[in-house]
Amino acid sequence: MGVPEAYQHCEQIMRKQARNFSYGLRLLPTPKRRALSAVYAFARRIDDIADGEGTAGQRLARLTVAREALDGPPGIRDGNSDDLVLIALHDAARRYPLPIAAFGELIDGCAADVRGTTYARFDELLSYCRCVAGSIGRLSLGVFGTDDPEGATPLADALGVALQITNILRDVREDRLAGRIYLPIEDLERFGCTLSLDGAGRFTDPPHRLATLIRYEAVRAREWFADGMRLLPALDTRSAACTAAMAGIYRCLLDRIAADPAVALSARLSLPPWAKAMVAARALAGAGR
Ligand SMILES: CC(C)=CCC/C(C)=C/CC/C(C)=C/COP(=O)(O)OP(=O)(O)O
Repeated sequence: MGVPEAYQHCEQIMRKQARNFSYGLRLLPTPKRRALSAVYAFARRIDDIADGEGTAGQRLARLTVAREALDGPPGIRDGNSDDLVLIALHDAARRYPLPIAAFGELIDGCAADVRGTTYARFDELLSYCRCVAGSIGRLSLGVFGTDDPEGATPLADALGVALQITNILRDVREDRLAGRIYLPIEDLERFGCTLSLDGAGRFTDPPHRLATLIRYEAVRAREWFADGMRLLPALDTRSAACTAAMAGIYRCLLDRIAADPAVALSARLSLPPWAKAMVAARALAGAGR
């Protein structure tokens, strides 16, 4: 299989599965969009292994196999593979300075998920967010390009952290049903919450305590957004538009979660397609100025 087919395959994965991020990625010129679709497809594979079928041992073993592709050959480094995602990623890494080792951090974070790691304090959760989302921010920056890599890298990392905290707040119930708690244990204790569920899958904590907890973490997420959005001036127009659209959609989600934590805690919140398209259109218009 050739490189064009490999990219086509990755773009298909992105279109089908990146229901929030595809709005931003569509704003990129074709070569960058293709490269990021390869990054997305490999990251999706790692995440799907962690969340997928099998015992914890089997999933960890699959993550180890995925990690081997990073250092190959065969794998990303030589593209000598019949795996379309690795072929596309190899080509992307030839064209752009991708920090491939960041995928190793993503795998570390996903392995922590499989092990059911919990986080005693916020700084521990932060390390996890840097692994699973800061890594994607830094890989994205490799594709976008910047004149100031030293200044821009921590900002790309921060934006990834902002998105991940938002994702955690959106998915508190879903994760809890899967046996996972990401919010720092010290914060749960501080607000008198346990995140226990009753037989019908509803939280047993008093709603006002849960709401206070969620709003407290939402304030933190906003601070990370404010930091991460300082990345935009370091990017070219279309990369800035892409980043602003991806961040804008998640920032809207965060506002909805903070406005009504009870709704967010009872079902997965999402924005309708037209709202996401509006955010992307505004991002494109704003980036040109
Ligand atoms: C500089 C820059 C571009 C920074 C951002 C980096 C980035 C896109 C991080 C992804 C973090 C995240 C919440 C992934 C969830 O993906 P998902 O596909 O599971 O999302 P979904 O659950 O909302 O569909």
